[in-house]
This record gives sequence, C-alpha cells and structure tokens, in this order.
Amino acid sequence: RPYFPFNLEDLLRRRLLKFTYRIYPYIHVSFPEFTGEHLKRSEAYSCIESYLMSTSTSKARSLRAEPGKDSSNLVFSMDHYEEVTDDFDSGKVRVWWSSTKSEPQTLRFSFFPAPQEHRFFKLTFHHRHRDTVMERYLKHVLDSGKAALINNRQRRLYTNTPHRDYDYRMLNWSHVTFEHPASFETLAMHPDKKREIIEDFKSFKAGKEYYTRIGKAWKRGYLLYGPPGTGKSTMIAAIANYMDYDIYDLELTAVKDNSALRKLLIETTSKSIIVIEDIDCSLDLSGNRKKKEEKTEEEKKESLPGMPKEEASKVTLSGLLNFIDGLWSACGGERIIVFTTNYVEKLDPALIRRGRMDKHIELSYCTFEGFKVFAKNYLGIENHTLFETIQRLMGEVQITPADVAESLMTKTSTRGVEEDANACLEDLIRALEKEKEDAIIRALEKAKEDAIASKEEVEGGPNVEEQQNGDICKNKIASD
Ligand SMILES: Nc1ncnc2c1ncn2[C@@H]1O[C@H](COP(=O)(O)OP(=O)(O)OP(=O)(O)O)[C@@H](O)[C@H]1O
Ligand SMILES: [Mg+2]
Repeated sequence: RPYFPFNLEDLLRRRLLKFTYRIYPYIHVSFPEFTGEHLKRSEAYSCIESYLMSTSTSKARSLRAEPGKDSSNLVFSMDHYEEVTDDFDSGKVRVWWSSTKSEPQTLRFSFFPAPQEHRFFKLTFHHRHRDTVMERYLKHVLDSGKAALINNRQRRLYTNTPHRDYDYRMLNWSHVTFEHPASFETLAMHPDKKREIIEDFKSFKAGKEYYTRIGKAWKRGYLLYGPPGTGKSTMIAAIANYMDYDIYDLELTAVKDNSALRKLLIETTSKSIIVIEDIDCSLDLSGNRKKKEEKTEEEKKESLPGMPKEEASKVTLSGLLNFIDGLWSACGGERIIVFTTNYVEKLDPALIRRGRMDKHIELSYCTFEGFKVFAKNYLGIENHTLFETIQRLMGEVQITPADVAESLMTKTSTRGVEEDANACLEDLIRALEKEKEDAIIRALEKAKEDAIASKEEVEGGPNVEEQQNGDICKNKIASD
C-alpha cells in the first residue's frame, strides 16, 4: 500500500505550530467561575482568587475591597480587566494573570434567569514554560490559594430556605456571615463531660488518615438531645467555632424530595457542620413527611415567580439514612452532621443507631457545676457565700441553663461589681425558689387528680374494663 507521504500531516502540523509560536509564543488558560451543568462555583477559581489577593494587591492598580474575616479589616483583590505578573522558580518563569468577564452573547429565554455575566481568570505564559507551569506552578497556586482561603475566610451560616433575593444562579443555599461568640469555655456543663466532647472533636479533626485507612467517609454524626433551653443550638455554634467550620442549617420541611436533598448535600463544602434541628418534627417515624400546614393567602401571594412551588415534601427516612451512611458524602471529606431533638425517645432507632449518629450527647438541666461556669463567665466569681444555698436548691429543682443565664445577666451597670454579683445571685435564688414552689403545686395538683380518678373507680363510675368486656360479649352473641 502507498506509504508516502508518511507522517507528512504530522510534520506540517508541527512546523505550523512552531511557526505560530514564533509569531506569538504565549499560551492562555482560562478558569471560569462557574462550571458544570448546575453551575457550581469552581473550586479552582476560588483558590486562584485568594492566591491573587495576596500577590496582586502590591502590583495591580485597580483593586476591589471587600470586608475580611472579622468585618473590621478589608481584603483587596484585583478588579476586572486588570493584569498582574507573577514570577516563579526564583524569577525564571514569568506568568500574567488577568481577570475578565463576559456578558452572555445571546439572549436566552428560560424559566430561570441565566447568570448575568461570566467571570474568569486568564493565565498567560510563554510556551517554553509549559511543563513548569502545568506541573508545578499551578499546583503551587492552588495549594497556597486554598491555604489562604481557609485562613481568611469568613465562616458562613447557610440555610436552604428560599428567600426573596433568590439567587440568579439558582444556588440552593443562601448564606450569611457566621459570627457567634459561643465557645466551649462559655458553655455551661460538667467539666469532665465537656473535656470528653472536646477530645472527641480533636481526634476527628486529626483523623484524616484514620478514616482513609478504615475506608469510611470522613464524617461524624452527633445527636444532641435535651429539653428546650439547655444549650443544643449554642453547642452547635461552639462546635463550629472550635472546629472553624461553616454551618449548613438544613430545614428538611423545605426540601422537596430525596433528589433535592441529595443535591443540597452534594453542594455542601468540606469542613462544615450539617445541622438538622428538631429532627423529630421534620420526619415522622414511618419515614413519611408530615404535611406542611396550609399556607395563608398572603403568604401565597408573596411567593415569587421563578421560585419552586411549595409542595408537600417527600424526603424519606431512607433517603436521609442513605446520606448519613456516606453515600452522598463521598464527594469530599470532613463533615459533621448534627441532629437535635427535644424527645430522643420519639426517634426511629435506625436513625440514631451508633455508626449513624456516632455520639449521643445529652444536654440537661443546669447542675451546680454548670452554674459555676456561668458564675465565672457572667459575674467573674468563683466562690460566694450564696453558692451553698444555690447548690442545695439546684439539688432539689430542675432549672434550664437558659433560665440561669437569664438570672445572671447584669441588670444595671450603675452598681459596683460586687453588688451586681449579689443582686444576680439573689435573683437566681428567687427563681429557684419559685421553681420549687411551682413544682410543689404541680405535684399537689397531680395528686389531687389521681385521688379523684381512683375515687371514681371505687364508687363505680365509668369502668372501662367492664365496659370493654361487655362489648366483647355483645359482639360474640351477635356473631353467634
Ligand atoms: N449550657 C449552656 N451554656 C451556656 N449558655 C446556655 C446553655 N444552655 C442555654 N444557654 C443559653 O440559653 C439560651 C438558649 O439556649 P439554646 O438556644 O442553645 O437552647 P436549645 O437547647 O437549642 O433550645 P431548643 O430546644 O428550644 O432549641 C442561649 O441564648 C444560651 O445563651
Ligand atoms: Mg435550639
């Protein structure tokens, strides 16, 4: 068979390439902000953005300022159409970064409005640095960008409830900056228990290799349970602060179905806490969702066009379990899942068995140990003559940490510190004594009710058992 011209095409192509490189020896790589079908924000874009923040500010002439980590400082980044140079390999390799945006060229008519603009970074370098840039430089950019991102980021509280400024990119989560002062130090609970919990989080944080080795998704589930006002939500904030994580507050009743749930969960980023509060109210035991209450006419009017219609949601228990088992969390590590409930006994055992909810933490009424934490934080005292009375009363009645906190809040600032402490402690004692009285009254009332009930029974009131027996006899006669 004819063998000529062998590789001619190849040869020509190479020549042509060489020729074009001689005229224009530069290569461009662009990094769009949003990628994929669902327009997920590209992680590479975020990393580059944060890398350039640290390198570009001294070079770029047009800058953008945004509030930084604690909102008191500003973070600068380079503005659109600005170009900066970056040198690598002790100045041997020079690259150019520019930030551009493009308006959508065609008018698209769709149900959901399209993104207004596409932003991207463009990297330009000489073709002889191709290997260095592709293999080492980009890795360096992404790594240091990511590190800076974690260092500088403002932590966020995400919620999945749709709101008025529904994002044009149809992101499922909306967020606000998370700034909650709670910490484990200010959390009132027994010091031993607190230490145990902190240890648990510490080992989770350091456990990347461990989780990889045993072949489990790097996640951990916690169930916080206890009566209202015992610090469940406060503890979640403390965990987020301790771990330096974002919080995703998942409102299950606002999720349409399992696939919507899956989508929401896939969008959560690493280093985050996924919180489902009052799990007993959002999922019933059979796994069927409780019907949402009918919306009022006004609320219906308020919903915006383009927002998904609120339907009875169909998230099932098994859908949720699938996720917890790591099926959907496999796309990136380091997640903590927290459920809270007031009634642990109402929950499906499948939901909270060990392995799913790895650790169950009970938050309960305030103990004297817990009170001492409050006294130290709120009043700055570690001992006081009134402590003994408080200890005795706390042994007798149940009071929530929220109530203790309320009593210990300083009421006026005109008095001295000492008088303040006295007043607060007396206030707490009054609250405890009132609670004790209430408890006695409740007990008396219950005893009275019981007595009336048993009296009715003795005097031949409506006797349930007899009546039931009678019914059975009647039925039997009828069927005979
Ligand atoms: N253990 C605690 N340590 C410190 N503060 C607490 C503690 N428990 C409650 N508080 C205070 O009480 C208030 C209510 O607590 P929180 O919202 O955490 O209760 P909760 O357990 O989440 O209640 P619910 O079940 O109603 O959601 C908080 O503002 C917090 O300051
Ligand atoms: Mg709460």
